[in-house]
Amino acid sequence: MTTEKHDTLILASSSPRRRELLQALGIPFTVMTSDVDEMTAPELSARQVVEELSLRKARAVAARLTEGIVLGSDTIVVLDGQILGKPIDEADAFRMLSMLQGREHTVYSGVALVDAATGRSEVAHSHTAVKIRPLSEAEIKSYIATKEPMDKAGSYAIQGIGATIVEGITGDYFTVVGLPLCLTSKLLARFGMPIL
Ligand SMILES: Cc1cn([C@H]2C[C@H](O)[C@@H](COP(=O)(O)OP(=O)(O)OP(=O)(O)O)O2)c(=O)[nH]c1=O
Repeated sequence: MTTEKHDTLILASSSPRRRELLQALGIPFTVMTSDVDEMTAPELSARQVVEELSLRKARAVAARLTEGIVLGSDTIVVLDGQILGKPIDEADAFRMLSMLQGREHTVYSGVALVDAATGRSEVAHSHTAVKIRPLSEAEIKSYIATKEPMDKAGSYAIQGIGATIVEGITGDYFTVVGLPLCLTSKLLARFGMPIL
């Protein structure tokens, strides 16, 4: 019997955070980007939105390949049932941080794997509660001036200067940064790519 080589892993993401997090698992992968990003579907729950977007990102890249396991992911911030994605400008970042300050919200991250050769797919999500400390207008403006909030869901980065505004979390840290690693490793194992 011949032993086949593992499929190549392809990360369907332009996010430097996702690249760094996946690198931490120690498996080789290549990066390809897709155009899929936001979607407006008020009838979908937060869980459905991140799972659907993760799948769309993975499928868009898988469609350009004949083989390989493609990983797509998506992250959103949810407060009072309202989805906060990436800010469109500084005023939008100010609006989001004003809403989030002094309160707890939930971050949802989806992970999808698609086998480009067969079309087989699996998708899952995880969520983490995050408490942001009370912030003055001056503090919010000062944080936005660092530019860090501008490409992050909810307009903050827990892994950066944003760590100084996070009072605590309940759940998986990596779900907040943008790629739930425990969940990702479980899905990879199901596609014959165990990490351990
Ligand atoms: C809440 C939070 C989000 N984020 C980031 C993770 C994601 O990159 C981004 C959410 O946007 P996404 O649309 O999930 O991802 P992306 O557009 O950056 O990358 P791609 O679609 O190509 O995979 O917010 C942080 O880096 N830190 C945080 O604390």
